[in-house]
Amino acid sequence: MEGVDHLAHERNKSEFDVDAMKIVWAGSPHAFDVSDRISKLVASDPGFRKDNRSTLSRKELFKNTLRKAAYAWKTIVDLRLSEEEAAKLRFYVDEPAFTDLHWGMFIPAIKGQGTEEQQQKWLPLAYKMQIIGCYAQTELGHGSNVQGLETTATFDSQTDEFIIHSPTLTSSKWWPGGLGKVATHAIAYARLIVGGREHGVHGFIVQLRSLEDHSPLLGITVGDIGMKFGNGAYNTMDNGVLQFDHVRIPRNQMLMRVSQVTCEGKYKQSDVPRQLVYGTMVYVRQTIVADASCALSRAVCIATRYSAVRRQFGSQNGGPETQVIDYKTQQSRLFPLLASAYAFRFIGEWLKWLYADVTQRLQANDFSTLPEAHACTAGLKSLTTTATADGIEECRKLCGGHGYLCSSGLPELFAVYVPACTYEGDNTVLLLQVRDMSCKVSHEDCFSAGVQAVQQETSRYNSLYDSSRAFNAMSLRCSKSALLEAFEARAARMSVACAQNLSNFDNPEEGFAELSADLVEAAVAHCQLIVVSKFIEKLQQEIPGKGVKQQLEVLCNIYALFLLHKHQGDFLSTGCITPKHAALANDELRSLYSQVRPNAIALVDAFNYTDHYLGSILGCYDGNVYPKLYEAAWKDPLNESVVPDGYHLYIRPLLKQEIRTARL
Ligand SMILES: CCCCCCCC/C=C\CCCCC/C=C/C(=O)SCCNC(=O)CCNC(=O)[C@H](O)C(C)(C)COP(=O)(O)OP(=O)(O)OC[C@H]1O[C@@H](n2cnc3c(N)ncnc32)[C@H](O)[C@@H]1OP(=O)(O)O
Ligand SMILES: Cc1cc2nc3c(=O)[nH]c(=O)nc-3n(C[C@H](O)[C@H](O)[C@H](O)COP(=O)(O)OP(=O)(O)OC[C@H]3O[C@@H](n4cnc5c(N)ncnc54)[C@H](O)[C@@H]3O)c2cc1C
Repeated sequence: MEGVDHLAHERNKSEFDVDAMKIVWAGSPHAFDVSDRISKLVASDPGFRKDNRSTLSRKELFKNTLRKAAYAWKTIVDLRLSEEEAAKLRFYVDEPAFTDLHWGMFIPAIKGQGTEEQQQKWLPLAYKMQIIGCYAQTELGHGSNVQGLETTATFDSQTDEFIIHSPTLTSSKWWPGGLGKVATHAIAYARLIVGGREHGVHGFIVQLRSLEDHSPLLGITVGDIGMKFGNGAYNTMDNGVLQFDHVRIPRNQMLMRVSQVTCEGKYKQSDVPRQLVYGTMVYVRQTIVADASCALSRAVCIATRYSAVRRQFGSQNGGPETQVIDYKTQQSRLFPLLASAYAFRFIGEWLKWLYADVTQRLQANDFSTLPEAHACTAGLKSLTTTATADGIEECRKLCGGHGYLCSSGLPELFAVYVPACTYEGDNTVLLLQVRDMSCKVSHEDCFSAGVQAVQQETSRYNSLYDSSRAFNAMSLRCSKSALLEAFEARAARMSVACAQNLSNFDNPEEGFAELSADLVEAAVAHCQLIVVSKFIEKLQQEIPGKGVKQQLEVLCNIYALFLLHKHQGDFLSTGCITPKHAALANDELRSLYSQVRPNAIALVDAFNYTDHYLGSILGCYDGNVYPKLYEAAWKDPLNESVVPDGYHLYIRPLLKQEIRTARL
């Protein structure tokens, strides 16, 4: 049956122009072209094989990652790929590696926090990979609390140097990717001490290893922190530990865009806000949101294709059994994830725009939108990574037993993805930063602006409450604005409740701590509101291609109504929907699932993923799942011999009741 498309009948059912949807997913015809070309290039090159990762030992795995990274770089140079194409190539190679931190954090940190002069010195070296950098912020004792970092950078005016030192065990840098075995340089974050005075945490460029023989420089102790969750998975990355023993670096290796230390030992603060020291995190959080749609769409693609292949029960008169995708329960678990993948794609696009806008303003010394960018990236990073990690696991379950096989691709995808809920800011800690979005809920707002803020929010809430009365069964079905109002009312109500409760505390900090779980829920409601509203905005644009807009309308409604259904307690207590409306929302969802059903395979085809990138037998394009599963099983190292190693030592003595005399 080789070459037969087992999903052809599904593809024939689709009611929209898949090629046009591919462009919408990619973002533009140009982005589609780059993505399509580079994904095929990677897929067709045996140098980028990845099907054996879960069977390799850590050392073999890591060496193979080094080989692939070097091979990827050679390909980039030989083919003279542009920056955009090179980034796509690394993406499709699909193996976490030191290069992610070099390109994703080290270079952006220098760009964002370095002076012109520093950029001119370090960036050309980094762009040519003549130095390899990592981002060394987190320590053994502190990750979330950046202000609690203990590493020190003490200025020595005699030698015009900083002395970087790890004063305690807990000050050891711990976790930075690429640090363990590869990076030659780090952006190390340390408390700046000048003339005996402390000035908070700043970034420093520190060389770690010799550029000649890769040995650690004097005063540097460095290594890998050990195996992480899952086989293969994130173990291709050398997350590292690092201690400094009075390591000296020249003064001009402090990143000095935000503040400077002069050779006389004067500390000077620029006009730019101090928070820019955290700017790299804002940048990476924004890319992580875009990445969430990639990871979720990948899992959804696998689960959707397999659900169309898999049949259980329901045979009539000896005919075929029911495709599991036709079960309403399967649809109610799978299609909201499909809709979420699209929703996250569009929110990722919007956040990219927001970040570009902030960057442009920063260059013109306009810092006004920085708090919003911080709150949005923090909140949306949290929302999308949590939903994606949960969604990947749900996709595994949607694939039944076979989903648990490594050859389904889902266990590894899950293991690689889950740390996204932790890195670049723990998701709960980040939700507590969501204060400056569409409404104010922080203790400062309540206390500095006093009851006025609460009153304003209350009247805003009341007006939403009133207008939402118009929300009826018909509007639920047809009107995006009614849906949006429901989300606004819910978010506003939760914020107002928090603000009112906060105002009952004499001590704001105490109130903030006591009510933090409610604040987190309000933050989630705000983030969901933003995702829904940006999806609706996307639909207001012109979207070419037969039936494409209609499909996106359906997905947008599913995303919003699914959340409304899931969180109906919040929505009901706003009073803007009644229990009857909640039930209608549920009926509407069922009808929307029926509309998605014939288009489901085409909607995942629109992601345009190669079989190489998907790395899943269950999700392969042609749906020829069973022969491939059968063939893959026999390739497992355990099947290299019919009788396993260890038979004579452990099985035979058991069977022969000789276990007491066996040498175990
Ligand atoms: C893997 C292969 C896949 C390839 C695909 C690529 C796509 C994915 C891309 C990259 C993946 C890379 C791999 C991951 C690598 C991981 C790296 C890391 O994890 S690096 C370490 C990250 N660490 C953190 O995120 C720490 C979290 N903590 C914090 O951010 C902060 O300390 C805090 C929680 C915000 C602290 O809050 P606190 O209020 O105590 O802080 P203060 O310092 O007092 O803040 C004062 C005011 O500043 C505001 N603030 C805080 N942060 C920012 C910011 N970033 N920007 C702007 N403003 C900020 C804060 O809100 C306070 O404001 P006010 O209340 O005073 O108004
Ligand atoms: C795979 C991976 C790669 C990483 N790569 C890097 C890297 O390249 N460079 C780097 O510098 N770091 C890196 N990190 C570190 C990462 O950024 C931190 O682990 C992350 O910021 C979380 O901090 P933490 O470990 O201190 O968690 P903790 O803050 O100790 O969190 C533990 C628990 O406490 C809770 N908690 C903490 N503070 C609060 C609070 N104020 N209110 C309520 N609850 C709270 C959290 O929600 C969580 O449940 C990486 C981590 C991982 C897992």
